[in-house]
Amino acid sequence: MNAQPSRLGAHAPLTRRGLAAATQAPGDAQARFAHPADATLRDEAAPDGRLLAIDGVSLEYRNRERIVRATHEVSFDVYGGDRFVLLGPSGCGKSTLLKAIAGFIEPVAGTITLDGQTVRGPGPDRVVVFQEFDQLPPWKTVVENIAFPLRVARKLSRSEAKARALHYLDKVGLAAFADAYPHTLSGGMKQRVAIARALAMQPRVLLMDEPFAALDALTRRKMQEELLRLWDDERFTLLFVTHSIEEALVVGNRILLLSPHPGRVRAELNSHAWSHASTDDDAFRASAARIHHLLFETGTDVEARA
Ligand SMILES: Nc1ncnc2c1ncn2[C@@H]1O[C@H](COP(=O)(O)OP(=O)(O)OP(=O)(O)O)[C@@H](O)[C@H]1O
Repeated sequence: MNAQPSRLGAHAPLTRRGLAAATQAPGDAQARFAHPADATLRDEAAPDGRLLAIDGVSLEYRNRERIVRATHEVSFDVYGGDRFVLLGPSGCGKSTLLKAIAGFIEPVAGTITLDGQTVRGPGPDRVVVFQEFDQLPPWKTVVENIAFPLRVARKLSRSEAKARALHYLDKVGLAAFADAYPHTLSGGMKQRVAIARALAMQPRVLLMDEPFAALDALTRRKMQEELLRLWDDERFTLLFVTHSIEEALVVGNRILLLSPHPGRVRAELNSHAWSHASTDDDAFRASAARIHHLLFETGTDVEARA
């Protein structure tokens, strides 16, 4: 059964969209609901502070036999500098939402706006990093992989594109591999190149669709740490899809929980207090358990116990 967004944490103020749910002790909740993005970054967004606005978005796949509704009337806002996570069970429409924001799929209802402009197709202001390791053309070297889209989409000269590519390659610790070909790199290195390529475009929003899901646990954790370090340096706006509760809590500052298929907004949480250092804490484990409960228990049950 799909329920209305959770009312967990009655002390918590309403967010602009839906209801926010606290994931920590009540006394801690008020501070956690202050919007984490800093004022400078919010100034870059639309006049009302929203960078990305998803408003009542329903998405469908249609063929001759049937229509599959992937999301139903999903709404949320992303602010400049957010690390916003879409979290939900397999098939709830996370990837489809990301594709719609990237401009690859058009909503059957609702609107997606970036900087106040309706998204009508793909653009260099939104770059996607996918889970697959084969997203880098194999016939280009690492530096060419990063520089090429800069020349095409950002109209940089050959030397400007190369300089920017090398800068971002250095940021992901792969300066020494500039002239390597993708097939000579490990999975984690390929994902670093994909991240460097995306950041070099300096998009308004970096979209990541389970980018670390195919990596082993140690590499995945290292990549999460590196992504957070990069975010500390660059303060880009991130929209990150995962079905891992722990990854959502560590990577995100805000998390949108989606109900099972078709995805509806289940709850919105603040999560900026967590890091890898807190994953063994009782409070972290309690938050993870609470999210698990929200994702997998029925709505009535959750409401009753909240
Ligand atoms: N190309 C497609 N054609 C038809 N249905 C599709 C297509 N892609 C996805 N779907 C359906 O849309 C729904 C949402 O899929 P989506 O991949 O967005 O979910 P997800 O939450 O990202 O899942 P996962 O975590 O397993 O990747 C699912 O029911 C899926 O079967």
